[in-house]
Amino acid sequence: MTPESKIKVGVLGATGTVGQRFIALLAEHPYFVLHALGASSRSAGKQYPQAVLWKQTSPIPASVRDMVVNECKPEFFKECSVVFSGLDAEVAGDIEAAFRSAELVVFSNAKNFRRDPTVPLIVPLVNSSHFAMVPQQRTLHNPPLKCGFILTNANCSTTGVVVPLAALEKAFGPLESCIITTMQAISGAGYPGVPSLDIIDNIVPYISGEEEKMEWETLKILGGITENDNAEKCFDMHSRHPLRISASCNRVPVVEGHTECVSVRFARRPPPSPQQVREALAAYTSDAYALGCPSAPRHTIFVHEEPDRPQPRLDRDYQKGAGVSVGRIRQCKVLDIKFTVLANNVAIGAATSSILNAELAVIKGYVS
Ligand SMILES: NC(=O)C1=CN([C@@H]2O[C@H](COP(=O)(O)OP(=O)(O)OC[C@H]3O[C@@H](n4cnc5c(N)ncnc54)[C@H](OP(=O)(O)O)[C@@H]3O)[C@@H](O)[C@H]2O)C=CC1
Ligand SMILES: N[C@@H](CC(=O)OP(=O)(O)O)C(=O)O
Repeated sequence: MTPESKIKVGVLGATGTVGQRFIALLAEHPYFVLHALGASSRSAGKQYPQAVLWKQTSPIPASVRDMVVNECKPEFFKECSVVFSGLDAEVAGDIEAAFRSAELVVFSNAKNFRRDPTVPLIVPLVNSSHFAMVPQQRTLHNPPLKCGFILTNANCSTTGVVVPLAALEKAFGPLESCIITTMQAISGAGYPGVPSLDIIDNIVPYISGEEEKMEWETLKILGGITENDNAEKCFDMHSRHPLRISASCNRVPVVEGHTECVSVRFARRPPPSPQQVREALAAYTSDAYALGCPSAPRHTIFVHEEPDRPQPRLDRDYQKGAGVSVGRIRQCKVLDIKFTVLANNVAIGAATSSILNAELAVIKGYVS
């Protein structure tokens, strides 16, 4: 695209942890140009550098230094076709719905619409086929929409685990059960997040709502969607996935990168060997990469051979955090196979997923 033909986009929640990532990633993007920023009334009216506590390793991009933060109202984003939302879930629901009604396309990180049967929940390295639900969402909206829709990405821990699960199902058929234990970074709780006195020298074995989200979202993502020619009567296009899944979530003193220990049982007997699993994971390619999304990682899953990897500090920035790392693939004496996953919670677990979804939307013709 030429600079003039790039799609004008806005960021909602532009001052937050995820919002800052959006700004860093969108500062130089081949399809999109940053045009408007939104946050709470505490930030509105201020120039971006005065409104934000910038916590990225790169400086605030020159293109946003003079931009003034607006309230998150569609009237301030009239010239944009797309908004990326890193809004606090307390407010994301009403604000994102208002932007959709105003015919904008909303790519959201917040949990509010993930369970809505008409809203695609897409991990771009896994289920880009769920874009097929967009026309139905537009039709069922009152009044029907021509351009607007909401599309969410998943919870950051869900995102990390569904990538290898999808690769295993593609190679070896359905999974029967899955047990996951997470070790989640502090940045997952936003800024300032977990108090330092709670997390230094400690592990907190509870993250509110996280286990339920992982268990529910995984099934929506891995379940297929069915063709639906009667949207008025049957508006849930999702098929139920039979996987039994149990998650235990923990907060650990790591700044960035969620680590997850995963055990799986396959429906197929005998199950694949650890070596077959290694080869299948390394060979897995996402639609996002195959279709040419500029932000897609070359290696959807990087398979580590070393016995002590992946590790968050060493592996979270590989491929700019856009892929997933898997290691320690071995036999499980209770289920079939166990392994360790690392996903960068603020990159592929959040902003990078939304941007990849937007790139897919452009390539598939849902945004212009
Ligand atoms: N951090 C992570 O790893 C992940 C986060 N998410 C989700 O992404 C979203 C953002 O998370 P995160 O960046 O961590 O959160 P932060 O708390 O860091 O940022 C929240 C943002 O929302 C804005 N905001 C708060 N209240 C309002 C309001 N009333 N009106 C408009 N804007 C408001 C804030 O603006 P202001 O500065 O003006 O207060 C800020 O820009 C959440 O829904 C979260 O659950 C999803 C996956 C991973
Ligand atoms: N709950 C995640 C981050 C998050 O905000 O998740 P969600 O978008 O599902 O609310 C964490 O604490 O690491």
